[in-house]
Amino acid sequence: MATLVILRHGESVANRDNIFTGWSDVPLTAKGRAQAWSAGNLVAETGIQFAALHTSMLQRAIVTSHIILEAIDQLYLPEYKSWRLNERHYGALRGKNKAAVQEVVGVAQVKIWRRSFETVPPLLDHVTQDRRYDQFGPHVEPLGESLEMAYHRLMPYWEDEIAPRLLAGDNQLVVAHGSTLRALIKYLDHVADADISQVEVANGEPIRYDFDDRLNVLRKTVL
Ligand SMILES: O=C(O)[C@H](O)COP(=O)(O)O
Repeated sequence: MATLVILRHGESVANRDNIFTGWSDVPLTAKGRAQAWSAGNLVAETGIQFAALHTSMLQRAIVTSHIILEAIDQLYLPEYKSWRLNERHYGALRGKNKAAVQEVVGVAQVKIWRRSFETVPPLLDHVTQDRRYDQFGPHVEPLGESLEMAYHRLMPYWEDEIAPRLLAGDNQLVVAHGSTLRALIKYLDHVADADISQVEVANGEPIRYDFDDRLNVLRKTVL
C-alpha cells in the first residue's frame, strides 16, 4: 500500500569527466542540478506525499535530494543519511579515467569491473578513512567493493530503515547512486547475479515502486 521512489543523483563532475568515483565526494555539474530539478518535477506530478528521505553521505546524492525536495515542496521531510547508501567503492580505480584504464587493460576487463556482480576491483593498499565515517567505527570505509559487497552492506539499511516504514504505509524517497540502486533493484526485481550486468540506472531518472501491504511489488514505473 506504500510507494517507494528511487533516484540516482544528477551528473557529477566525475560523471562528466568519465572518472571512476565510488566514495570520492564530488559535486554536481550545472547539468546535474538541472537533471535533479527535472526529476523533481516528474516526482511532483505524481502527487506522492513522502514520509522520509534517505540518502548517502556523499554530496552528489545529498544535493540532488535537496533539489528534489524543493521541487516537490517537501523540504520539511525528515532526512536520513547513511554510508550504506554510498556508491560502491571503486578501490584503486578511484580517480582514474575509465577510457584511459580501458586502453591499458581492455574493454572486457573494464566492463567486468564495472558491471559484474562478484568481481572485486583492484583494492587500495591502505585506506585513510574520511572523518565523516568515524562515528560508525574505525573501518567503515572499505579498500574497494564488488557490487555483491555493496549489496550486502546495503541490505541491512533496507531491512532496518526503509522496509519497515513502507510496511507501515509510509511512502519513502531514496536518492542514491548507480551501484547501490542496481543492488536494490536486484533485490526488488529478483534479478539473477548473471543478469545484473544488463541493469543500468541513469542520472536523474526516478523509478517508482508501488507495493502491496506485504511489500510485494505491484507495479514498477520509470517516471
Ligand atoms: O562511481 C562511479 O564511477 C559512478 O558513479 C558509477 O560508475 P559505473 O557506471 O562504472 O558503475
